[in-house]
Amino acid sequence: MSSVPNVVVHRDAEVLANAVAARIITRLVDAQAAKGSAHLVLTGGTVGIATLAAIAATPARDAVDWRRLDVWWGDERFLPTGDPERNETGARGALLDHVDLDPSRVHVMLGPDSGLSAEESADAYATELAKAARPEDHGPVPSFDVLLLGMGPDSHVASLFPGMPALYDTRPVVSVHGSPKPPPTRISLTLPAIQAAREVWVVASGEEKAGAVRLALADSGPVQVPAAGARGRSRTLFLLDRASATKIPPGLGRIASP
Ligand SMILES: O=C(O)[C@H](O)[C@@H](O)[C@H](O)[C@H](O)COP(=O)(O)O
Repeated sequence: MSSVPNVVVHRDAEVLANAVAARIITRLVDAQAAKGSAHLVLTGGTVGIATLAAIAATPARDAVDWRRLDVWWGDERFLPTGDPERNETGARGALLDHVDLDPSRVHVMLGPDSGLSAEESADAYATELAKAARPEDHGPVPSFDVLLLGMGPDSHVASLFPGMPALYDTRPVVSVHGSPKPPPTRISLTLPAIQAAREVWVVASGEEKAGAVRLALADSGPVQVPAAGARGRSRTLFLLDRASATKIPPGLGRIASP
């Protein structure tokens, strides 16, 4: 069962990143209070990284027990550790290196320096996800408390690009070759893994995303509009700025920032 998206529209990209940061902190604190731990899936992209930097910059970050947080990625560029283009590198610089995480709970998607091929790296990630899944979870991945997704102007999320084979794959993690967004080789969660999350938050800013937002909120097919498949089991949020919300049907978006 997937949830109908709720839309919240913020004034601009800066307010959006700070508002998503505050929302993440609150969600993680609540999850840890309820369950003793939490699972957070990160995304690459400008809004994704800006959100992490906003978390790092707020004193409220200390309300999160970082030692009891499992950090995952929705996708990763298949590049060596430390490469500036890796989503992991951006996340570490923006937040992860500034909080007291348990390194064993930071689950990176391995790059070529591991000696693994992209396919083997995807399989290794699937194994790590399965190990973290519990009987009450919905399948071979944990019930992620928050799964963040940036979205491209073509409505791709993670590294799931319109019409590409990964959108037909039923495995939880796949390698992607020929990505239209460089670099060409990536590792990505698939829609079944994304849809196992308790909450899926799609974050987007800028006029160039407005068309994709409209399609993603409509009943579009997820093969042509991958963001239309970005739905959480209990909650789906589209967290936007005004520029990316210009084409959504009236009545859907709530302007959260005056
Ligand atoms: O590895 C990646 O490139 C991201 O995971 C990708 O899915 C990104 O989130 C979107 O392309 C949005 O990126 P922007 O916010 O920079 O437009």
